[in-house]
Amino acid sequence: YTWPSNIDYLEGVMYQQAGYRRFGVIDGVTPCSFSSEGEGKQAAAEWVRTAFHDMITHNAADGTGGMDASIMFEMDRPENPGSAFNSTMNFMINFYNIQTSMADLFALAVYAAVRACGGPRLSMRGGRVDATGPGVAGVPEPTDDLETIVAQFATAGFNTTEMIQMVACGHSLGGVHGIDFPDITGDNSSTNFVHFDSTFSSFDSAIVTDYLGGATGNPLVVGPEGSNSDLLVFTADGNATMRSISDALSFSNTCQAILQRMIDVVPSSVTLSAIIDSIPIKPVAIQLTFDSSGTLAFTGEIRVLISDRDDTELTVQLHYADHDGDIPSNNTISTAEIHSTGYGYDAEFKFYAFSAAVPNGISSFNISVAPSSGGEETYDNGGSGYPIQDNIIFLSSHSCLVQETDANGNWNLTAVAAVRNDESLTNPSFDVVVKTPRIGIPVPSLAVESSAMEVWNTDAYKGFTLYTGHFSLPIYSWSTTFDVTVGEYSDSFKFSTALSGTCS
Ligand code: HEM
Repeated sequence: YTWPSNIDYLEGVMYQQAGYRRFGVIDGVTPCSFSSEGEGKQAAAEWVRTAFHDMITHNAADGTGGMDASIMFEMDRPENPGSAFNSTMNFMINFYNIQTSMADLFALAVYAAVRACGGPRLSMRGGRVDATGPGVAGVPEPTDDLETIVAQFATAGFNTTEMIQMVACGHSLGGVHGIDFPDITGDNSSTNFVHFDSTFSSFDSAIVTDYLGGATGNPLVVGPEGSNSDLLVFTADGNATMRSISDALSFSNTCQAILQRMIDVVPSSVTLSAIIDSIPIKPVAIQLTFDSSGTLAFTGEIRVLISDRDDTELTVQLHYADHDGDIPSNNTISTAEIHSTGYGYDAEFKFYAFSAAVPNGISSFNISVAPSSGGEETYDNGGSGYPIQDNIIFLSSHSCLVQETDANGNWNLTAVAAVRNDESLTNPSFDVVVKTPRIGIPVPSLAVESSAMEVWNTDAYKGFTLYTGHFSLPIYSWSTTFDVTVGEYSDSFKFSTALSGTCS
């Protein structure tokens, strides 16, 4: 891993669940039985089912389909009944942006849901690409015969044993809704929800042991003949696979492996990233700006993984090189610990804030971490330091999102950027990600719209010219991201939601 990376946001969403700088994905599935939509729904189960329905239409032979969020275009198909898919996407949309596809968020949803329910830890990779239209049909239905179901799994690249494993693992959570399957549950009321096993809010082997013990209430086993696909699947090899995963440990290990494979099924055109581990040292909220005396200032925080450290009393410093790559006489920037940690299931972090004048600019920095018990570690981002460009600087203090409708019925987004006075740095642009709603589809399309910025002020800050960019932003798109760019340099991934409502 080197910083910055296009998995930075996803890594944060995965590991920073609670506390300082929380993203809070797990709030949607905590506790495991929870649904924000009330009785008769279970978000953790819906998240797992959504990923399965998206994935299973993969064609391993021609490399199409898989985890590509094409389900968003396929919800009117008889094979995709229920509100689970919409609910999942409506929650995950909070984390959806130009760096993070809905398909990656589906994979993350399985990680979070299984974990929230006490199941095994899955690994996350990033890089899934969202489909732009529907894919082929082919999700198994409870009324299908075994031959059809086996063939659908085989097309997706899973043999009969793997099919049995995947179904048993998935149906450890949740159940069947009477409103969608009244013929199976025998009750079409909106709160009717018949669970697959006796511990629907725990990711465990009760789905297997209830079944092998002859005590199952699983409606896809004991339901009306002709709609009991779990019975057909589980008996496909005479219960051999079910018997092999009946103890807690083999169930957990098997599900870890098969669900990992499930979330990593992607079209052959997609290359997944390496496994996203929690990054030991990560710069966050990095921003150049000008201080009150008009001097260039470097601000931000260093996030330090403390889960695997014995000594977490740390002195964290930055050591930087100026704009030209020279080391200034005092090039050390000290930090102050923020007295609140951030954490998730698999990581805990401390954050160290800094703000320092860098009069001659900055091109890169290294980070030193000194535990109170002694020793000093140096982090140089794989050798060349953490890179920073100081040619174009977004100035949030002068930028704003005015929430008054303009002639187009839109809001006005204004960005101010300081561009270094240099003849090679001309014509900066304001690049806004515009979200466009699509009828009947819960996920908007994203498109970058670039417009020219104009000179606004030439003498506010020595050595820089201020440019301003205005964008008539559809209100639907009020929560978005944007960049300011000049030539090959960009100050990017700024959140509109962080802007003031008035311009100064
Ligand atoms: C033969 C293959 C399968 C069939 C025919 C099937 C069928 C069904 C049906 C009819 C429901 C009830 C949906 C509802 O009422 O909301 C359901 C729920 C569910 N399925 Fe499957 N399923 C299959 C395989 C899988 C697999 C492989 C997974 C995941 C690994 C999975 C995960 C789930 C989950 C978590 C639920 C509960 C959803 C909720 O409670 O909202 N299913 N399945």
